[in-house]
Amino acid sequence: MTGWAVEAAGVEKRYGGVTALKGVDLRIPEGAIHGLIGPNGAGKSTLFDILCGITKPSGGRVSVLGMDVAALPAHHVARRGVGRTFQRTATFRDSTVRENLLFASYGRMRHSVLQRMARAPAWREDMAAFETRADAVLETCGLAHLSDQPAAALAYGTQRRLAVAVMLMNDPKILFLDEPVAGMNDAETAEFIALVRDIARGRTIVIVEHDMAAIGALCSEVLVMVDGAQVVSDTPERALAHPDVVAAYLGTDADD
Ligand SMILES: Nc1ncnc2c1ncn2[C@@H]1O[C@H](COP(=O)(O)OP(=O)(O)OP(=O)(O)O)[C@@H](O)[C@H]1O
Repeated sequence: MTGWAVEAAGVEKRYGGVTALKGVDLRIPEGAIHGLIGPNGAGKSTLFDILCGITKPSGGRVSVLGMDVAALPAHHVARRGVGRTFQRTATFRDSTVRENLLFASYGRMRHSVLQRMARAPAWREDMAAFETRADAVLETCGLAHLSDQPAAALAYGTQRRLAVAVMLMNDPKILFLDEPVAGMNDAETAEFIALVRDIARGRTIVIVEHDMAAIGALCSEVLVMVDGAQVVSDTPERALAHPDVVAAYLGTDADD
């Protein structure tokens, strides 16, 4: 490894006549909590999707955890330590909190269908490992007391924590959080910030977020994007005071 969790250079993305990214450079050190901010339509989600291997760039180079993510199918990238949450929570609403975590593990099963049907030792070992991991993740995410609740019954902020918990089941080395505190009340936001700090140990975290207080509380550095291009990369405090950033946000609603 190079010491960089993300190394991206000259990343471009075109959708027909729309140029969503115009040659973005980004380097994120391993273990950092890094922010990605900018007004609506700046290209943040597009860059996020490219870093996770979900969207392929039209140009440039992208290395995440040493992988050329542009050349790999998204599920390979996910299996090799890259986790992603989405703006909308994507959990199984009728299943319990614990079931949601166990479903997330099934991609890591080592046993075969036949072994499962026979309740073979390989099946029992996998299930025991998933249950142990689920207990630890539920504890970390403050969800242990809710493990038998259906996901649909959880408060909004708790559902967002469940989305993180689902991702942690696969022990990702880098997490991409897309507007994680959007729609949360102050108490939920404070809890979520504490959770991110907690799970950041031994991981790299990248956050797209419009809530600048959350960005300031969490991130060592932010990349500010405007209209598909990077404007500045610096500490949150210095970046938000930068005249080009102030100008870019003027007339836009930064809290939406
Ligand atoms: N699949 C697509 N097809 C066509 N245009 C797209 C597509 N995805 C994004 N775009 C365009 O690319 C530009 C960047 O969009 P993107 O969603 O990446 O911005 P963003 O910074 O994440 O915005 P927001 O803060 O509103 O989520 C926008 O002009 C958008 O309309």
